[in-house]
Amino acid sequence: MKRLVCVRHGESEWNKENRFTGWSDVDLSAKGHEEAKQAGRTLKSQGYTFDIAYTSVLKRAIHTLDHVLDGLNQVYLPVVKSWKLNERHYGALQGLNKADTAAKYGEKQVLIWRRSFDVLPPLMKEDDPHAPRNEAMYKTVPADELPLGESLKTTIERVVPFYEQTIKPHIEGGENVLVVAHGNSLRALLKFLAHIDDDAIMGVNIPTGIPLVFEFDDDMRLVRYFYLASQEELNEKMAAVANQGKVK
Ligand SMILES: O=C(O)[C@@H](CO)OP(=O)(O)O
Repeated sequence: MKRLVCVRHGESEWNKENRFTGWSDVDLSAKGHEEAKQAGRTLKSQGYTFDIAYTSVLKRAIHTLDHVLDGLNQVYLPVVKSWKLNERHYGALQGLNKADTAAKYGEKQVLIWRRSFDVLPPLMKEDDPHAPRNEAMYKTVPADELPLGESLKTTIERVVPFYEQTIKPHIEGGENVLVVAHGNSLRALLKFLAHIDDDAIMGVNIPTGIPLVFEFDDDMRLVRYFYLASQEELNEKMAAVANQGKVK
């Protein structure tokens, strides 16, 4: 059985404040640090070990991975960081409060922005100092590859090739791979791996800090996938993510 384990970072400061985050490089909240440590303890207690880890270049994911590796006593592991695993870029919505945005534009519009398959958010301006092309951390990436806003569809267009070309060969080779990423970059990967259609993916919300295990047969066909949490905890955490887009 070949295996991939994914973890969404723990709660971030902007998750806590209910703000669209995307590529804004905010850190974990105190609760997020705890969730990340708990993910490490869960994996350790269930006997998981890894050979290589992948994460984004955003600190909420990197710090989550640090906690998970610490919990596993595998801090020595090779870690690859790539912007291709970043959260979906939320364009000009980044920084806005989700409930206030729902009050202004309606919950339906916010749901479309958050969960539709191919609707782009309003784009960030090219000369915005926070546009990735103007930020030092992306200086080695050609500007035309860097987004000003992404839909789930365009997020899939960068996450899936990275998975296929860089991550999958390790799984095929029998290594245990850990990916720590984000709500929407993991939705992109889950949609691809589990063949979830464009409508059904709208209802999928990834909880923070819960390991998601994918098992494949020898031909890399997905056999099953499951979270390492009780159904009750999952329901509660998934509903909390879904409800972020409601008027408060
Ligand atoms: O704001 C974001 O970047 C994401 C993840 O936190 O939010 P959403 O669940 O609204 O896609």
